[in-house]
Amino acid sequence: MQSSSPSTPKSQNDHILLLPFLAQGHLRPFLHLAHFLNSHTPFSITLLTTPLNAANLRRQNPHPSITIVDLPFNPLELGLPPNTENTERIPLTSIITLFNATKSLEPHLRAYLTRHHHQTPPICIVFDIFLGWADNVARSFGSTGICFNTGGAYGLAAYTSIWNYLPHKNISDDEEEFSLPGFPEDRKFRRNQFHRFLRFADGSDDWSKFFQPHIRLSMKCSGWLCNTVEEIEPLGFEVLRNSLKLPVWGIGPLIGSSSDDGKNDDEGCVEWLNKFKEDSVLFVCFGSQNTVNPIQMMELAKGLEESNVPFLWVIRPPFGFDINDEVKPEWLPEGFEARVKEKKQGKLVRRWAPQLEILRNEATGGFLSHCGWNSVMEGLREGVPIIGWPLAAEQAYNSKMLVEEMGWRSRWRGVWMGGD
Ligand SMILES: O=c1ccn([C@@H]2O[C@H](COP(=O)(O)OP(=O)(O)O[C@H]3O[C@H](CO)[C@@H](O)[C@H](O)[C@H]3O)[C@@H](O)[C@H]2O)c(=O)[nH]1
Repeated sequence: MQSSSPSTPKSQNDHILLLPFLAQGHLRPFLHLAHFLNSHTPFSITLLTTPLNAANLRRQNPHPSITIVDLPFNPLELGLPPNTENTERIPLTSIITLFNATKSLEPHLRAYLTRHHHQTPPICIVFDIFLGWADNVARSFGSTGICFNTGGAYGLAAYTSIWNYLPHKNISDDEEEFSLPGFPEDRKFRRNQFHRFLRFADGSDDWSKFFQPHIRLSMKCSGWLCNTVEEIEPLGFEVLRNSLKLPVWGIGPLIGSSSDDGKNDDEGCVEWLNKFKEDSVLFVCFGSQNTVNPIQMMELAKGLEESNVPFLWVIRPPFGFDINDEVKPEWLPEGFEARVKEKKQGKLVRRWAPQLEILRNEATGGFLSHCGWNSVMEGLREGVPIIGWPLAAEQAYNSKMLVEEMGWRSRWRGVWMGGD
């Protein structure tokens, strides 16, 4: 195991260990949490993750006092492509393999604790909701398990309620409205607002088999942290506290100060934006792992061009294609990229753009987003209006919360457009 910090821990019993899930949208908030705890508590902070993720986090970690430790992880043995330690470069169809592969971290975490904390346990182990087994590990070493949820409180409350109770199982019509256990009766949900994995989940599928036990294990820990602010989603906190019967703290928003992930602005987005007037450009980005389907991609391109609105689009291969492929011209209207470039209307960025810098730029006037929670908070912080196009996970509930709870209480008629 490799450790990045040269500093000696203050003592063995004033440690907090952090254990993120293997996705950009989780690793980054965990790193922000590490920085937060490092500057607001007297404890030594150690973040444990797989070698490639650890190396990536070390590049982003400006605090030498935060220790980043490698936990062994062998993608090939776990049925994953070589060098796959993160959801970012993996086809959505194989993501369940990665979820299941994270269970292989348990013996390595135990070995780490045996080696470094056999006499005095860490004060607590803060683990990701998708790594529920870590609570048992914490208990067996005399430590305390705390679950850190990298999403919002409302989205998480809906997500956990749906996975725990599968309330849509006996609903025959996608349009039929129903309420969720734990939510007030007047908050209605529909099955066509659910991500595909959830819509077909019945307790016996691979996704249910992963999520149900992990969520239940996480619910047995000593407290939950949410990367959000209580004032913006009081209902989410109320539902969570009532159902968990645990302390739930909003400790966000934990957002980076720049797109500090080691990938810089190679494609000159900021320079391009600087040529436009205030609030004139639409930024289109669907986070680190989601993508629309080929028909949606084609229609989105047509719509963007016909709108005549300047746009900056972070583009990836559509759902069903190799995520590592180049974007193919046939996925877009003929001559699209050259034409919008010539007209000085649009810019396509391959895979990754410095989102925070873009949202902060005066020219950015709107954000077409999948409503991943980090994107929601970044958009809110920079005051950029969001057009929600949820694609997976709890994103539909995040957008529902923005419209129905935070915004005017209009009736949410969004349907699941289903990128995957
Ligand atoms: O080109 C890009 C794409 C993304 N980002 C950053 O990457 C993060 C993406 O996070 P998020 O918006 O939350 O999206 P996902 O990566 O899809 O996040 C996963 O994790 C989130 C937190 O748990 C969940 O809310 C989402 O549903 C889940 O898909 C944000 O900080 C973005 O600023 C960039 O800087 N440039």
